[in-house]
Amino acid sequence: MASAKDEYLPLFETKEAKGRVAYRLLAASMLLAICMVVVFRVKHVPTGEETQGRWAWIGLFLAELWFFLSWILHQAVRWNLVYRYTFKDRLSHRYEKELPGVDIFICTADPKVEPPIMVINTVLSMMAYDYPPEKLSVYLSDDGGSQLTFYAMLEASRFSEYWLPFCKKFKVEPPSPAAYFSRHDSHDPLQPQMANHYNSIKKLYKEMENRIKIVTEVGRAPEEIRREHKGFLEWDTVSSPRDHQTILQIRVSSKISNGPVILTVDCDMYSNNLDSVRDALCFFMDEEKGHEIAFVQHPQSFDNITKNDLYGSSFRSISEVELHGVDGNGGILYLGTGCFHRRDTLCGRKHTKEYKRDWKTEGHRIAGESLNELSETIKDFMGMMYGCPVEDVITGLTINCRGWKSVYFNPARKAFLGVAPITLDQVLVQHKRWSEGHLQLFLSRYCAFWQGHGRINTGLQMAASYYNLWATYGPPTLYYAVIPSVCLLKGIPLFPKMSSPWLLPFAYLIITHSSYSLGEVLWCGGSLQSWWNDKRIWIFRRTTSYIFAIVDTMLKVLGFTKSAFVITSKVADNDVMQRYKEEIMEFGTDSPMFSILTTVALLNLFSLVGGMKRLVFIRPSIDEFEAWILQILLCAFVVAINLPVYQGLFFRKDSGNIPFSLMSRSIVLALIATMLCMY
Ligand SMILES: O=c1ccn([C@@H]2O[C@H](COP(=O)(O)OP(=O)(O)O[C@H]3O[C@H](CO)[C@@H](O)[C@H](O)[C@H]3O)[C@@H](O)[C@H]2O)c(=O)[nH]1
Repeated sequence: MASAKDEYLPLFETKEAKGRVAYRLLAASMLLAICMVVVFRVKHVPTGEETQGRWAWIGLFLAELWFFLSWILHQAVRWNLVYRYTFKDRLSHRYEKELPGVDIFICTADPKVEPPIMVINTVLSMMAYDYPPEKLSVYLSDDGGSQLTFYAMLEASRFSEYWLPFCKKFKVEPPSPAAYFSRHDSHDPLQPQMANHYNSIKKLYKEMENRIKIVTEVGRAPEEIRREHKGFLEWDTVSSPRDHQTILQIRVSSKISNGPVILTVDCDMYSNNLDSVRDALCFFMDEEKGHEIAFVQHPQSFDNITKNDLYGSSFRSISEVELHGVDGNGGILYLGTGCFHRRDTLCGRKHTKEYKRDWKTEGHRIAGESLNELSETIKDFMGMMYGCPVEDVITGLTINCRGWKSVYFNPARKAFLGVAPITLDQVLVQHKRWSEGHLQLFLSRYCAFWQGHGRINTGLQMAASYYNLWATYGPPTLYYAVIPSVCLLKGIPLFPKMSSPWLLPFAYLIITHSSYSLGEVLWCGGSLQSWWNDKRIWIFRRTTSYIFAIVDTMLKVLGFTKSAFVITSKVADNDVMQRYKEEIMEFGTDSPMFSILTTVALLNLFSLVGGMKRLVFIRPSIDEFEAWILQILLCAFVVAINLPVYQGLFFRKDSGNIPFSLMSRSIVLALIATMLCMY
């Protein structure tokens, strides 16, 4: 029985980050510098004959205005960082006997890019949570309706009889067999009584892995297994993976649960922390604040990030800083995976002051709620809001707008680890999908400013919109990467002279922004190189993914296309994987996105050469020299960022280089642009 004192101890606590005053002072000083840049642009618009220069100037000013607007929205994700801590011992002490049922939904869609062996590792890891097994149900939703995945699940259910007791007995972490065996081999200091079990379980796992790989290669389960399990008969009537009846197969538990808590995870995100379910319950079951919390979102973390995070896939600043700032506004974005939900909220329930769940007595029912009320709620079923590439974000925002709070929980030991994209093309396509989905959300009635008006606080509206508008930062970035360089060739200066006091706000913004972001990356455990890689990939995403996201959104609005979900591949061939490990950028295909990258890179290279020629051969006056220096530095920065592109174009012989067709096309395009500027 809980003591009276216990009742008053919270199950979680929230702490505000230190250094907020320092950050706010820095932000205020940057705002001042931004205002000075705006004044400079307005006061110095080129007048007279030079109309080309005037338009370039105005364009640059508009681009800067858009950056400043995004900077203002951005403050909502850094202004008030909060960190969450749970007290699982208090939870066990008070609720061990009344812990609620938890349903875990894992989704998969295509066994070619999401191998069944990976999927079942995720399933097995989820089954191993430190939680009463009769209260934990794991469901796999396979949109691809693959019998190969079904076969792998049968294998997994057999293997689980050995794996789960092993995990429970030795508190195995991570509880994904593949991840566990790849991190520990028999040379590791294992607990003495574990050594025997370890070897036999590993052998069983390897045998199962082998069988699944063979079946995946052959494309069909062995006949004796098909005869043994009537479930396979379902596939006899399937016409295609995209068009099939619902196939429902119950496995270990033999009944369908209806747990009040739901965890949604992607099929590549294995559980890395045995305590995550209990952590989440500390939020939902806290007597004081729990009844207003709808979902608990974990960061998306990955176990295949390279040493210097070649493609910036760890989203270090977003996970370790920004999302804590979003949480400081009373809500968090639902990211689709690694998120625990209160089932009611996914079913469309609005939050009311009276809502209180009595976890101790009512199991799946709400205190004071009649059966009729319950069925009304169910009629209003909302579930996931499909039809947009970021259905998860829309769903989360809508839940927040129904009066619920949501929290971001980022424990030191990450709760889930997934597979980050392995090639540049995948990175850009994934980001296009996200930014396109966010833009569609912003343009729809679910927009945070529209839907959230009077329902969520302004900070949360700004934070959500900051991400929703990602795609719109593309055109100004492309403009900044191209026009100043082109103007360098044409002899049109666009920045203040070195000796002008107007240079100060520009220099201040560049220096503070860069040092702050570098400091943050280092503080979050990154390296100088990973900071540079991160800068590069953001520029690549902005100049390609975002531009395509805008174009596709426009085509969709005009009714020419429909959104398609391109699944991120979780596999790659050996060469590609080896290059990824060595942090060599992977091009390899002739994609339209790469056309933009290579043309911009070459144009800047030509402009830098042209600009240097101007300084060295034409011997300008000191006045002219001063006028060019910032523009040349900008051009040099773009060239430095693009070094892997030049390597891919001219110096690499491997199959991950830039294909000849793409190289020739971009050289021709960049040369034409250069000629047009010079003559
Ligand atoms: O028609 C589909 C397409 C995808 N998926 C699954 O959705 C998950 C995410 O797909 P993935 O290609 O891995 O996309 P990511 O970009 O890695 O996913 C992130 O972004 C998505 C929104 O764009 C969210 O839904 C995901 O939860 C989030 O992890 C995977 O488990 C897929 O199997 C389906 O179940 N059905």
